[in-house]
Amino acid sequence: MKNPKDGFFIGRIKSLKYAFKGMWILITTEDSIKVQLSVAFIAIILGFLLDISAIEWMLQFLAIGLVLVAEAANSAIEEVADFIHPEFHKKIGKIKDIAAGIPTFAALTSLIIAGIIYIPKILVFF
Ligand SMILES: Nc1ncnc2c1ncn2[C@@H]1O[C@H](COP(=O)(O)OP(=O)(O)OP(=O)(O)O)[C@@H](O)[C@H]1O
Repeated sequence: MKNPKDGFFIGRIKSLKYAFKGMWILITTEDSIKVQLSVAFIAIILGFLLDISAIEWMLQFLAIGLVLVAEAANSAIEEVADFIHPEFHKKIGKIKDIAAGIPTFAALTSLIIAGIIYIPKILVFF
């Protein structure tokens, strides 16, 4: 929560501190983020091995960022849902299902990007 005594710069620096704290929480506690980071690591290794172009690197990093952002949004929504209603409720189930759709859209988009980048490069070996 904002402290009205903080000036603009102190306020911005504090927000940045909380944002990095959020990233740290996601990386250390969320299994889905850990899985996606591992996939991103493999994609980066593959990028070096198959010598992808600058444009392909940019698209790959955009795809990685998109999936991580989507997973983070999903985790935040799940946290709020569990906090406001920890017990079973049809509406919470629907909210969580919709939230799960966010990273699924991102993952499918990333899969298409990965396919366009890597399938032609892999087919060369056959
Ligand atoms: N409180 C609840 N009430 C009704 N249905 C729920 C509730 N909690 C979870 N569900 C149902 O179970 C599914 C999985 O929920 P959960 O919170 O385990 O998400 P998850 O995607 O498995 O979690 P994570 O992202 O941490 O792996 C939801 O999409 C929803 O359909």
